[in-house]
Amino acid sequence: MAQLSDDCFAFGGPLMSLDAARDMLASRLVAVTEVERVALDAALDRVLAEDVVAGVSVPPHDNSAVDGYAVRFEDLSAERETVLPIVARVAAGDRPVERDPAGTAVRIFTGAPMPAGYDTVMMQEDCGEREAPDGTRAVVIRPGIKRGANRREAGEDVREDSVILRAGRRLRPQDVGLMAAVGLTGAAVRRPLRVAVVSTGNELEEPGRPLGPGAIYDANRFTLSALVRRMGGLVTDLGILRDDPAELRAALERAAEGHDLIVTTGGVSTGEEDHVKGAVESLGGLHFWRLAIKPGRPVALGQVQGKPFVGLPGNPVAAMVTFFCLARPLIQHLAGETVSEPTLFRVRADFDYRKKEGRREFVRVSLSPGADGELVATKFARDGAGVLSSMVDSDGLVVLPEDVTRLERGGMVSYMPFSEVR
Ligand SMILES: Nc1nc2c(c(=O)[nH]1)N[C@H]1C(S)=C(S)[C@@H](COP(=O)(O)OP(=O)(O)OC[C@H]3O[C@@H](n4cnc5c(N)ncnc54)[C@H](O)[C@@H]3O)O[C@H]1N2
Ligand code: MOO
Repeated sequence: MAQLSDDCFAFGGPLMSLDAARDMLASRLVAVTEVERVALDAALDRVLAEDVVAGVSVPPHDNSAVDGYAVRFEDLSAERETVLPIVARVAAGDRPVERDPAGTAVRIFTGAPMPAGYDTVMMQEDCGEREAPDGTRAVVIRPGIKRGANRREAGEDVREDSVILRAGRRLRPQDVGLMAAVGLTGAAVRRPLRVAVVSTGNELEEPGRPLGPGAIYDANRFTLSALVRRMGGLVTDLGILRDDPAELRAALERAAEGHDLIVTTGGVSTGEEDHVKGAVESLGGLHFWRLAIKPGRPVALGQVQGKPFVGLPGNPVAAMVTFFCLARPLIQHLAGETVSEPTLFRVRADFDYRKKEGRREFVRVSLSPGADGELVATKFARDGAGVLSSMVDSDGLVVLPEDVTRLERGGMVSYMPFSEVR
């Protein structure tokens, strides 16, 4: 269970670095999801609960990589053509041929088991076949082939008893295929994390309803629910909660039942109308973090009746960026998934930028091809943490580290595509 004790980074205190926040999550959170078995056709995108060990080698037997002729390398002349009688034929799925290999060739096809004693396969395009006066056929081989050519060795893909997939991996199509390749029919996976998603704020209106004075439509609940689902979570949409202490308290208490995590958006800054923090505090414990990032400084973490709680800021871009930075690893820990660092790519910036030292900044950019095949990042024109269309019109985020204070146009920067955090 989440144990987020001692708030040494209370509001007004120093900003907390993202690395420190993530280290804290790593040291205090464990997987809360039980293990279940699923068939392979239901395993995609699930988190493996146990290492997977291969019970057989792949391929199980030496076999031919091409259509051609299996020969013994030692029978081939290095200077002249070699002519060898064709004494057998073996296709994929046939039992291995067993006979004395000396001075002979076997007609063989891709995937067919190598006959015992033969070590090399001539591709059919590289040799000829001729008929002898007695009606038998022979293969004519030009010099130049290497020993062992076109032979695939048993176990060259997977060795029997080796670990092919590690616990904590979210299964990709090729992972499911590899389990099938070693003869498995299913996998031990974690049950999906059950996540309650809530928006808070008196100004929020449900899409589809008329918009009253001072109201805006709730966007974050939909963005965050979609992000959680992309991570394999089972979302319960708990709707919009008003900035009312009693209502918030009752709803959060209900949300704690039957969920592994509660995610809220809005109401975590300092305002008098921000009641989420108080409600969480009264139901468990709250630890408010001011992260040294931009956008997305205020984040609340805590427990509601023993269940982990993460309160993301209300500004839609800040909600997404804090999700990527903090909620994402938090969900991975709870779901039993290995926490993955997004891969950053080096791209050229076509903008100047000034920033404060000590803060990691995420700049919304779109990518386009530049000279010499390199990629150029163009900054979205508006910076506001409330401009959600900036995320729609961007391809990803340029990540400017804490120690950087200025970026000159043309400099190389680290770029995180949205596909890395989905
Ligand atoms: N005095 C201070 N004011 C603010 C600070 C601060 O440090 N001192 N921090 C600012 C920052 S940074 C952010 S981010 C926001 C975070 O505030 P809250 O999490 O309390 O969010 P709200 O005040 O509820 O809303 C902020 C903004 O976002 C809109 N919003 C909220 N929820 C949604 C939603 N579900 N869908 C779309 N838009 C939403 C809301 O209407 C506000 O405009 O606080 C700053 N203030
Ligand atoms: O979290 Mo706030 O968005 O930095 O404006």
